[in-house]
Amino acid sequence: MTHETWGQVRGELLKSVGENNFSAWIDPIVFDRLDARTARFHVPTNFFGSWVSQNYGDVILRHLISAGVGVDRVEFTVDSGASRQAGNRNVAPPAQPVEAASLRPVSNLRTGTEELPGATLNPLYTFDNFIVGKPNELAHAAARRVAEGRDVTFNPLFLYGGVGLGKTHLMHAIAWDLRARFPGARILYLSAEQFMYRFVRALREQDTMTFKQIFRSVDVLMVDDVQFIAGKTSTQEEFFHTFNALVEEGKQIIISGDRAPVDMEELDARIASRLQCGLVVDLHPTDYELRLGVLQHKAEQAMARNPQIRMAEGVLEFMALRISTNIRVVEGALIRLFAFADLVRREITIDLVQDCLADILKSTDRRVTLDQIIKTCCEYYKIRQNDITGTSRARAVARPRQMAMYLSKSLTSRSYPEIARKLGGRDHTTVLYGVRKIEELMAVDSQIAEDAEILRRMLEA
Ligand SMILES: Nc1ncnc2c1ncn2[C@@H]1O[C@H](COP(=O)(O)OP(=O)(O)OP(=O)(O)O)[C@@H](O)[C@H]1O
Repeated sequence: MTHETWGQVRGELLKSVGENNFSAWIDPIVFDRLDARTARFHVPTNFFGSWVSQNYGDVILRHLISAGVGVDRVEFTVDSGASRQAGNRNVAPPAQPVEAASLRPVSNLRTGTEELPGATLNPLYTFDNFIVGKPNELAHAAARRVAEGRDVTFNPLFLYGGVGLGKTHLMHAIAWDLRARFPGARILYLSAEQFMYRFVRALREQDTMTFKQIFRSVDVLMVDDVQFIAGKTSTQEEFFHTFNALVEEGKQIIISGDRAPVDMEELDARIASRLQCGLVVDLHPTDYELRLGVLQHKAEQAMARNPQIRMAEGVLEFMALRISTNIRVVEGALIRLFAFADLVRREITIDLVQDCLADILKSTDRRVTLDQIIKTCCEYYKIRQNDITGTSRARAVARPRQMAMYLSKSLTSRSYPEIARKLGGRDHTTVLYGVRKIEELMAVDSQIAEDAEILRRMLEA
């Protein structure tokens, strides 16, 4: 095949995958050579290669064949130059074949003679993109350990936690890492729901043997949202047998759920106790610092993509304090904010955030009053109410007063003059200054950031 033929095939691919997919996934791949009926391409990163192979391997192959190329496989290899530019995302050494696609339908991961029936992995759910903080450090460390693929020391690894705290992200990150390290390994990631559907289909088609064979021949089994099969008797039963067979073989199993195994009431007791046998780690609700870390990371990426966007100081701190729910909500808020700022072509300021995210912010605007804020700050800092509303400029009093100003501005919709009146009739510019001061300090002084987080929790409790 010549580069010219590839040029023609690209034209066909553009038509069949659409412009967006083409520019994201096909355009960056570079034809290298055809040998032994394998068309070889260079890709910038391992992730990229896996993604293209899984999602476009088939279609590329079909178009090559239609163009008269004598080919049975396509293979993607990381180009070392390109991978250097792509930063540290690659965990495998460069110039290693990422994954090959052949004529058979490409599913999640194909190996040997049959393909594995897994779910597609999200290329953004990697360890590089996972921000570690106190609430998730243990889960992250355990995931990293499993992703090294050394001896199976804890089996299964059970990750649990509330909605949007990163369970799926961590599981995908493990799968990406393992795939890059062990390209031949049979790694199967799927949701418990998919497990059930596969099983039900096998029952319907009276082909449970194939089902068993596939599931019991994997090297690593990852099942997300296991709570889904709680109460589904025959699926649980099958899951239990699969689980036991793999454990006996010393194969690694990674499971996630929304609660600890013991708290899943409808889960078969035998399964619950099996799940307890390995390492059970939970992802705690996020704290201020973790939310801020995620926001900074995502904002940096968004601003790199769209350099025109400007953001005032303190915006991310404000969001981290105000948007207290799960990371999915934090992320969604930021995406909306960037889209809005892009549309109105304005700098992102706290005012803009308040406009654009009014609905999300309202959930924390509920009952908190200025009186409560003052009272809570006094209790927390162990000072008297008269002091906080008084005139003393001593640090022991002035800082809590500024914190009260900051919390009043962040947790209520009161104006600067209203807050000024409540805090001893000060000038509203003093409040403005106080709020800014705390915002600045929060970025550099973790104690102040923690104080703000604790106070917010106390106020919202
Ligand atoms: N520590 C983190 N760093 C960066 N992004 C994160 C982190 N934790 C979660 N996210 C992001 O938040 C979103 C939700 O995460 P994920 O889907 O993994 O949550 P989950 O715990 O599986 O939730 P659910 O139970 O609803 O499925 C994803 O976009 C994910 O990338």
